[in-house]
Amino acid sequence: MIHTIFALATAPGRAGVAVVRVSGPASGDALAALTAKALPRPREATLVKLRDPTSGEVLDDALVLYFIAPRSFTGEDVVELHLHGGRAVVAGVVEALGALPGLRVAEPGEFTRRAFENGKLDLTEAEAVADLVDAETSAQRRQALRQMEGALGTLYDGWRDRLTRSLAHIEADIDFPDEDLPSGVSDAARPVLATLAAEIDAHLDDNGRGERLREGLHIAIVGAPNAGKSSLLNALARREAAIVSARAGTTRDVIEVHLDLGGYPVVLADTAGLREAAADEVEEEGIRRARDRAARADVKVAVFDATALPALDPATVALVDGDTVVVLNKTDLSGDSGGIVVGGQSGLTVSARTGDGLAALEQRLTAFAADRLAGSGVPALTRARHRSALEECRDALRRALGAPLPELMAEDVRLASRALGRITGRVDVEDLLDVIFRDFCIGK
Ligand SMILES: Nc1nc2c(c(=O)[nH]1)N(C=O)[C@@H](CNc1ccc(C(=O)N[C@@H](CCC(=O)O)C(=O)O)cc1)CN2
Ligand SMILES: Nc1nc2c(ncn2[C@@H]2O[C@H](COP(=O)(O)OP(=O)(O)OP(=O)(O)O)[C@@H](O)[C@H]2O)c(=O)[nH]1
Ligand SMILES: [Mg+2]
Repeated sequence: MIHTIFALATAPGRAGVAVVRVSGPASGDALAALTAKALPRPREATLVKLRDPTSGEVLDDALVLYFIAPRSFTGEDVVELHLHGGRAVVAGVVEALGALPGLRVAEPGEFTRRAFENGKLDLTEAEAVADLVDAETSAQRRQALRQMEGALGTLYDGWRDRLTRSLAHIEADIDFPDEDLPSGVSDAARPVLATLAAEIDAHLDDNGRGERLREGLHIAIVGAPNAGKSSLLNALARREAAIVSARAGTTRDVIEVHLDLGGYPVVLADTAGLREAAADEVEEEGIRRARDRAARADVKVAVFDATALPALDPATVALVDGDTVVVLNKTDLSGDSGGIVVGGQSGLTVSARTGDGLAALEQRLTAFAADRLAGSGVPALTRARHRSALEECRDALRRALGAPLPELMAEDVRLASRALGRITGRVDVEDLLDVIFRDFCIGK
C-alpha cells in the first residue's frame, strides 16, 4: 500500500501562514474528513473550516487546495492546508491528520522523492529543488533554478543519447560482420566517442565551480596575534561574531561567518594568530587549526599590523601566494607610513577600527569570488556525485576507444552510458535515493 504522507512545508514556529502538505491516495479522504464537506474543486483556493474529525472542534478557518493525480508537484493526489501560522493551529491539524488511517509523517525529501519516482523530475532537478531551498545568494539561486529547469539533466541525457546511437552502430557491426554494411561501422563510432570524452573532460575541468557555488568560497583570515584579524572579520560581517581583545592569542577556534559578496556566497574564517611561542596547548591547537584552514582555503587574507612596521611577521609572509589578498591593518595608528609589498603584491591599507579601506577589500574579495564562481553560460556540475559518475563515464569511453574488438568496445560504451544514466536517475539508482533525499528538509 502506498502511504499518504504529510508534513509542515513551511518553517516551524510562529508565522503569518503555515502550509501543511499531504500527498498520496488518501489525500482527498483526509481533506473530506477535516472539512466534513464535499471536496473543493481541484486547484482552486477554497476557504473552509477545518475540524478535528473526532471531537468536531474547529481547528482553523483555512485556505485549502486540492490537486488530483497526476497534475501535482508529486504526481499523486495532493492537499495543501494553508493555515493561520500559530503553533497550536499547526499542532492541532498535524495531530488530526496523524490520527487518520493510512497517513503518516513524511520523511525529509519524501515529497520530492515521490515527484522523482513519478517522473515529474529527474535526479538533477530534484537535487536542484534542495539547492534552491538552501540558496542564500543570488548566484546560488540562479544556478539552482537553471538546474531545476533541466539544464544539467538535458546535457547529460543528450550525451547519453549520443552513446546509445553509437552503441547501435557497434552492435550492428557485431551482429552483421559479413554483411553489406560499410566496413568497420564501429570505426565510425570512434570519433563520436572521442569527441564526447573530450567534452566531458572540459566539463569536469571547471575547478569545481558549480560545487563551490553551492558550498561557498572559503576565505581564511591569517596573521600574527593582535594584527586585527577578528576585528576585520567583525567589520566585514557587520556584527561582533568574534571576540576582540588587546591580548595576543585571543582567538583559538576557527570562527566562520557567511557573507554574500555581490551575490556570491563566501565562508569567511577567522583564525588564531600565528606564533612560535604559544601560551598553552589550547593556543597551540588553535594555531594548528589556523594553518590547516589556511592550507584548505580558496583564498587567504594575510593581515599585517601597521604598528609593527617595518617588521613584517615572517610566519604570515610565508603563507602569501597567488591566492592571497595582502592587507595592512591599523593604518589609523601608523600615520602616513606608506604601503607594503609582500610576495610582489602591494597590500591594501585598511583600518578595522575606522572602516577605512574596507570597501576596497570587499571589492577585491568579490572579484576573487566572481573569478572562481561565475559561470560562462554553460551549466556546471554541482555535486561530487555528478563528478564521480562523469569520471567513470569518461574512463569507460577511453577504454572503449582502445578496445581491440567491437564486443569489448560495446561493453565499455554500455558502462559509460550507465554512468550517465545514474546522474539523472534514468537507470537503477535505488541504492542512491536514500542518500540523496535524506539531506532535504522536512516538508520538501
Ligand atoms: N503552495 C505551493 N507553492 C509552491 C509549491 C507547492 O508545492 N505548493 N512548490 C513546490 O515545490 C513550488 C512550485 N512547484 C510546483 C510544481 C508543480 C506543480 C504542479 O501542480 N504540477 C502539475 C501541473 C503543472 C501545470 O499546471 O502546469 C504537473 O506537473 O502535472 C505544483 C507546484 C513552489 N511553490
Ligand atoms: N587602532 C586600531 N586598533 C585595532 C585595529 N584592528 C584591531 N585593533 C585592535 O587590536 C587589538 C587586537 O585585535 P584583534 O582583532 O583581537 O586581533 P587578532 O588578530 O584577532 O588577535 P588574535 O586573536 O589574538 O590573534 C584589539 O585591541 C583591537 O581593538 C585597527 O584597525 N586600528
Ligand atoms: Mg582574533
